[in-house]
Amino acid sequence: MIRFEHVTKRYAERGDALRDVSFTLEPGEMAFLTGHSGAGKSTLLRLIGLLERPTRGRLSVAGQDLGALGRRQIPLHRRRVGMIFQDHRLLPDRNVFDNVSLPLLAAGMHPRELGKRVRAALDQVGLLRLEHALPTSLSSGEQQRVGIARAVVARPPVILADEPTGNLDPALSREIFHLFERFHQVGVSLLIATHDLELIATQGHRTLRLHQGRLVADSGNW
Ligand SMILES: Nc1ncnc2c1ncn2[C@@H]1O[C@H](COP(=O)(O)OP(=O)(O)OP(=O)(O)O)[C@@H](O)[C@H]1O
Repeated sequence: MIRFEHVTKRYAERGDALRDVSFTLEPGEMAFLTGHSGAGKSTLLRLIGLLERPTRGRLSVAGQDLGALGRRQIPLHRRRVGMIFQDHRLLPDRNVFDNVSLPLLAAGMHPRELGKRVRAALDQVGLLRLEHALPTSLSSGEQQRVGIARAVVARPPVILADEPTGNLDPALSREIFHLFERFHQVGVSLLIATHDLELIATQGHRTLRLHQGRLVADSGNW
C-alpha cells in the first residue's frame, strides 16, 4: 500500500531529514513509526501525504507513483490519505460537524450524503452528541477524536497519525489506539508515529525505527 524505495529528503539548511529509506507497508497493515525527536518521523509522514516531495528516491501509495502526480492531483491524493496530527488542527470558529465535513465539502459531496457520512464518522469516535459544539469547548481527548473523525470521514484506505496521543493521559491514549485497531480490523492501512514505547510494546504491531533519518530497525523483518 505504501512503498518507499531509497527515499532521501534534504532540507537545504538542515541536511538530510531522511536518508535512503526503503520499506513496504502492505494493504491493511498497521505499524508504528518511532525514533528520537528529530529522527524524521514527521517528515516521512508528510512525504506520504504529499505535504513535501522527496529529494531522491521513489515513493508510491496504492500503486500510484507520487512523483508522477502533478499539483492538480494532490487534493485527490489527500482524500485517499487521512492525516491525524498531535495538535488536532481544527478550525476554532467552526463547530464539530463543520470541521469533520471539510474533506467531503472539498470533494463536492451532496449535502444529504455529507450529513450521513459526517454523523457516521462522529458516531464511530463516540462524539455524535457534540456535533454542534465548538472545538474550544472540548477536552483534548475529544478534540483529538474530532481530528480522527475528520481523517476517516472520506473513508481513506490509508491513515497516518503523527503523535496522536502526545498530549493525552494513558487511559485516553488507549482509547485512541482502540479506535485505530477498529480501523485496522476493517482493512485500513495505518502508520502511527509515536514516542509511546509502552503502548507500542502492548500492541504487538510492526515497528519501524528511525535514527537520524535512517531506518535502523523494522520488527516486521525480524
Ligand atoms: N520544513 C523544514 N525545514 C527545515 N528542516 C526541517 C523541516 N522539517 C523538519 N526539518 C528537520 O528535519 C529533521 C527531522 O525532523 P522531523 O520533524 O521529521 O522529526 P521527528 O522525528 O518528527 O521529530 P519529533 O519527534 O520531535 O516531532 C530535523 O532535523 C528537523 O529540524
